[in-house]
Amino acid sequence: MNYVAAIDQGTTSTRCIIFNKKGEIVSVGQKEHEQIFPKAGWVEHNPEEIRQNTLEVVANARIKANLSTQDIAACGITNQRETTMVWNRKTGKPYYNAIVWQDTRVGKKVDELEKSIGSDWFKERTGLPLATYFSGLKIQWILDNVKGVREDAEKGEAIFGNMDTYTVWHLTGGVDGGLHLTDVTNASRTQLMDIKTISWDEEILEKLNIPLAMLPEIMPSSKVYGKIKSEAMRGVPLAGILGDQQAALVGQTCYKPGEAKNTYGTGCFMLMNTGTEAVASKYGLLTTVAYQFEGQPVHYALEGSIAIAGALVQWLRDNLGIIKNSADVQKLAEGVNDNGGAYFVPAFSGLYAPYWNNNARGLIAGLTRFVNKGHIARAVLEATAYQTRDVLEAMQKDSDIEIKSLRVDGGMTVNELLMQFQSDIMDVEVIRPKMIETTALGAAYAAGMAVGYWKNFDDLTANWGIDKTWKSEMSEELRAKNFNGWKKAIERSLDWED
Ligand SMILES: Nc1ncnc2c1ncn2[C@@H]1O[C@H](COP(=O)(O)OP(=O)(O)O)[C@@H](O)[C@H]1O
Ligand SMILES: O=P(O)(O)OC[C@H](O)CO
Repeated sequence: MNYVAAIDQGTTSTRCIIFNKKGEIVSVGQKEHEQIFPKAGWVEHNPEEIRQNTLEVVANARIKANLSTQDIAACGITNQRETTMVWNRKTGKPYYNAIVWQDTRVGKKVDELEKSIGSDWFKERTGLPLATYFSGLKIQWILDNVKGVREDAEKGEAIFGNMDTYTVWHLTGGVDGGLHLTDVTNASRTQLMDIKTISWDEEILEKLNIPLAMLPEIMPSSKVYGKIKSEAMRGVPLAGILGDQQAALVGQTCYKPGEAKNTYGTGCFMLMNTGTEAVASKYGLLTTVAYQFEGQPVHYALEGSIAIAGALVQWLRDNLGIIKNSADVQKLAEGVNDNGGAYFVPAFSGLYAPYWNNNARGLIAGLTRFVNKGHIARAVLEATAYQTRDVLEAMQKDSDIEIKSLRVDGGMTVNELLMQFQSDIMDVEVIRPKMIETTALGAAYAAGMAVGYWKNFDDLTANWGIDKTWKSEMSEELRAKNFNGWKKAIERSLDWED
C-alpha cells in the first residue's frame, strides 16, 4: 500500500492523481468535458459525460503508473462545489443536466427572496448571502421546472447531490446500493445547512419547498465511507471528500487559524482558516466549513470567492480567438509595458466577493485607439489580481490579521507575469509551493489520514516546500493609481442588468 489516489472533478476537467507519501505526483489521468451554454447566463455539464470521464481517468492514472488496486491505500474525492444534480436512485438517470455553480438562471428568485426574506436571514444561518451561486435555488429550479421530479423527490426516489455525492454514489454501486452522502464542506455550500449545528436547516427547506428526503447524509471530510465497487479501483477504501477550495487549503497545509491560501483556476478562491470558530463576515466574505477530520471538531474558514479568473483567459481563447492556448496570454501581455489604461471587469456571472452584485455584467473600460490586444491580454490577467486585492482587503478587515504573505496554487500560477503583478498590486509576498496541484493533494491527505497512511498533521506539513516567492516591485504611487482605475471600472459594472 504505497500510494493514495485522489479524484478531482473540476469545472473544466476531471483528473485522477496518484501520490506517494511525500505528497509527490506519481501519475495523472485527465479529461476535459464540454461546457454547455444553452442561454445567456446558463452553464451546464452533461453528468453522463463526467461519470464516464471519471472512470476513464481513474483507470488511466493507475495503469500509467503500472499499479494494481492493491497498491492504493485509499482514494479521496474533491470537486467543483455547488454544481447541482438531481437523479433517480432506482434508474440512476439524471432528471436534468448538472447546473454549474456559475449559472445565473435563478437571478430573479434571488431578487424576490431578497425583498421577501432578506439576504441576512440566510447569511446568519448558513454563512452565505443570497446569490445565484449556491445549490439550494438550483435544486428548487429543477423541482419547479422539470416534470415529475417533485413527485419523485417526495417519495425519496429523486435525490440531490453535488458532484462529490454523484461520484460517490456511482463509485459505490449506483443503483445497487450506492452511498448517498456528502461531506461537511460541500454541504456548507448548498445554503441549506445550518453552519453551526452542521445539519440540514428544516426552516430553509420549508421556505424553498425542498423535500428533506432528497438530501444526502452529511459526513466528516476524512473518514472511511465504504469501498469502491467500480472496476477501475475495486476494493479501494473511499476515505475523503472535500470541496475543491477546502481541499486546496488542506493541501497547502493551512491548519492553523490565520493561515490562508489563494487558488487560481476557472475562478479564484481565497480561504483563511479561522479554527473552530465560525466567524461572521462584515465585509462581503463567506463563512464556510474548512474541513472536519473524523473524531475532531469542525474547522471553519472565511472565503473570498471570485467567479471568473482563468475562465477569462479561456474566453479570450474561445470567444475572441486572440490566443490559441491559455499559456499564450503571458507572451501577448509581455509585449506591452502596462494595460494602456484598459481595465477588464469580468462580471460574467455577476460579481461575487466582496460585492455580491448579481446584476453586475462584464465590461472593458478605459479604451482609446492606443489600446491593442497586448493591453487587453494584460487587462485580462490584471483582472484576477485586482479581484484578489479586493478579497484580501476584506479578509484583513474581517479577521483583523494583516496578511504579509499569501500561499498560491492552481493552473494560473504558472503565469509569472500575473504572480509578479499580484504581489505588486497588493504589496504582499506571493509564495508558490513546489506542488501546485494542492486540490487533489488535499483530498489525498484527507483519505490517507483516514486509513493511517499519514499519521498526523505534522506528516503533512513536512511535505510542503517553496518553489518561488515574488515581492512587490511597484511604487506606492503607481499602485494607488492603478487600483483607483480598477475601482472606477467596478463602479460602472454594478447593477448593469435591470
Ligand atoms: N499560462 C497561463 N496563464 C494564465 N492562465 C492560465 C495559464 N494556464 C492555464 N490557465 C488557466 O487556468 C485555468 C485552469 O486551471 P485549473 O487549476 O486546472 O482550473 P480548474 O480546476 O478550475 O479546472 C484555466 O482557466 C486556464 O485558462
Ligand atoms: O473547479 P474550480 O477549481 O474552478 O472550482 C470551482 C469552485 O469550487 C466553485 O465554488
